Amino acid sequence: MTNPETSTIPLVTDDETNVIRIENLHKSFGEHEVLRGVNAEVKSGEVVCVIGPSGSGKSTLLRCINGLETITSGNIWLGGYNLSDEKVDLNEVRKHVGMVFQHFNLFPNMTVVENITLAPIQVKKYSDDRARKEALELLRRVGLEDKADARPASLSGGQKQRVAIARALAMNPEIMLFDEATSALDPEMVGEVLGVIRSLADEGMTMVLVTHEMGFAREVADRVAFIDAGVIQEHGSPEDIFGAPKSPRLKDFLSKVL
Ligand SMILES: Nc1ncnc2c1ncn2[C@@H]1O[C@H](COP(=O)(O)OP(=O)(O)OP(=O)(O)O)[C@@H](O)[C@H]1O
Repeated sequence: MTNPETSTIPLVTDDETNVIRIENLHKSFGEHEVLRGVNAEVKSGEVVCVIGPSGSGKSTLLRCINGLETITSGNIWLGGYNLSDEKVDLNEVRKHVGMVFQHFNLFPNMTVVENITLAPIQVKKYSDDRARKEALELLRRVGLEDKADARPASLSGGQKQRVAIARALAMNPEIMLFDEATSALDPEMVGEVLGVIRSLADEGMTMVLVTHEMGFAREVADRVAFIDAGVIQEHGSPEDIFGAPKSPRLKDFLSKVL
């Protein structure tokens, strides 16, 4: 069914279809094989935290899910759309996926509200008034309604990241991907960003989060996936992953980060 307002075709997310399905995904940069056969499924409304050592392929995996990297082989389905299928319009599918990066990526010469309204106006063809109204509502959700007309440079790191989350939400994504969203923040700002992410989890947003915050993963994740050397070595509930890890690699990793 096509939404007449946005011409975006909804992702298929019934009980039969995992909203994200990854099958034998390989990704190489030149000779360097970074992902070496990743298989994974994410259900609608599920929160999956991806943990693993530096360089293990976590960011690359997220970028493949969002179609930001071309994959070397394998398949990724988003709500029934195979990203490798030439007939699938990647830009169209990408509208369903919001992405939040470590380094905010806000436009410095635009105000906070202009950063948020840019894509809805340009991509969804919203009127300026409608886009601003929705942006102000999103700013209220992330606790920044008083910063609408500020420039990013005047905000703290935690505030910038909350704007980046509001900007991603402005496209009404069904899936949110977070790539170490708190890694660039001072410790006192981590909590305010995690609070926003936690509220999205409570609202039933499907999310995949690459995170170094093990306490947060333990608290918020429905499932935790441990990736090492380009392969998901183990996945399970936070209780299993943190309380009863099986693989020696995961035990070794946890002994260093916990
Ligand atoms: N565009 C690229 N070109 C070449 N190599 C890349 C590129 N992107 C990533 N890599 C390499 O792929 C490997 C995995 O990188 P990736 O950023 O996915 O790891 P990560 O698990 O997210 O690490 P970290 O926790 O340090 O962010 C690294 O060796 C990295 O140098």
